[in-house]
Amino acid sequence: MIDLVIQHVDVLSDDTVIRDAYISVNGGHIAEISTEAPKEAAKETIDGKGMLAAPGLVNTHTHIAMGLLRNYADDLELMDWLEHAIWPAEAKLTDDIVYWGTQLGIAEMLRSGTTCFSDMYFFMEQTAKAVQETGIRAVLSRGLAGVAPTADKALIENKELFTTWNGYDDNRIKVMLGPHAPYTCPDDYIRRVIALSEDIGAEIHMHLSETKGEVENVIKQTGKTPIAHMNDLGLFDRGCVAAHCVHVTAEDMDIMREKNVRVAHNPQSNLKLASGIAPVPEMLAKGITVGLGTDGSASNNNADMLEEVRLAATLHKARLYDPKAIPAQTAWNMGTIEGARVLGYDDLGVLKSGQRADIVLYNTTGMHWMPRYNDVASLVYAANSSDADTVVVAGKVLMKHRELLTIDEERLRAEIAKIHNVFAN
Ligand SMILES: N[C@@H](CCSC[C@H]1O[C@@H](n2cnc3c(=O)[nH]cnc32)[C@H](O)[C@@H]1O)C(=O)O
Ligand SMILES: [Zn+2]
Repeated sequence: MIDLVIQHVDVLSDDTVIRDAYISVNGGHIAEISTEAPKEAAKETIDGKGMLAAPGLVNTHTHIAMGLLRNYADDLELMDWLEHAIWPAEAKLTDDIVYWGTQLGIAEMLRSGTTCFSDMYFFMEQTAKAVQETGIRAVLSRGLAGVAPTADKALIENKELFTTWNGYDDNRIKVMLGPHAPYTCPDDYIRRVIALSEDIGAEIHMHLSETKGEVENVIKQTGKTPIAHMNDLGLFDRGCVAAHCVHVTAEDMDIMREKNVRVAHNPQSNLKLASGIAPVPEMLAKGITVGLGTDGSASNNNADMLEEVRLAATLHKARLYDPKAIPAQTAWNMGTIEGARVLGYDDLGVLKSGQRADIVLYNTTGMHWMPRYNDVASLVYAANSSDADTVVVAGKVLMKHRELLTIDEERLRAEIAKIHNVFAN
């Protein structure tokens, strides 16, 4: 018996569409994609008529529980926003609040076609629990701020998170170390993070070169850019995901290419916090791996990856006065297969046999899907994320015809209403 068959579905595989096909899923992986019906019977069958099957979107950088602070403090630049609005509010967080905040973010992501996310936050045991229960895929890192009173404890928590969760359920959950940023992590603390990463074999996820101010301060203190300075400390030797990289020089990019620093590009957050526009076409030209992220929903203000894909495709065109700067297929790949590479999954992000079965069925019956000249262009320039009708992660159906199967939405709404009162007062 095959675990799951999706029948009569159009399948986006690389840049070609296979019409009226069958996707067979076994053991969390795609067994076969064929225009012939599988001979074996299936435990579960989904009818994909009128749908386009595409790889799930990969959110390479977020603080997912921050959906709780959506529309809480807006129209501020990064340091003002963090120091005067977000950090004081985060002081009120508890295990329970972060658990429900994570559920909220996961519900939002599944409903908008995201099947995998990379998170940096605290109370991460709660995040892991919500990921375990809901069935989404995630790479988790405990945010580590060396200047915070929690600095020592946070390192221990990140290590324990790694020991408990890294590799869980055939790598549905992975763990990295999360040094927060150069302005919250003194060199000595970074050295301790690197020593731990070597000790346990964990990769690193860090905010780097996000704002002009950050870069200027690091240059003032060390005479080097944040990328050059972190490279000298040895941060990139074990594998590193760098969020933002808005203000990087040509020399920085050479280091990033040489050390395989993988980039999480968060266009919406960078625009909203007025941080700037990352030189993504330039990074791609150098051969740097770039994926997309939403960042937290307090700086976005949602977790909708299709918006990031669209912005990645359009923003750089206007900056460079070049419509070819990031073509639709490149933007789509950054949202899927390149994002998977950023997170260290080499069998994720494209629908092909042998790949992990993280699949989204988009309803293509809406007016904005007609006519069907080019489905990648439809997804990048025309689709709504609410066209995501059915979502499969690691071979399990998590949303069927817009109904979440692993999340109790009514309960979630009630819990979020309670939490709203904690922050509103
Ligand atoms: N300082 C915390 C842990 C930090 S978690 C990661 C942090 O990143 C913050 N954050 C969210 N978005 C951004 C961003 O764009 N740049 C830098 N930090 C951010 C977020 O508010 C959160 O405090 C402790 O007490 O242990
Ligand atoms: Zn961030």
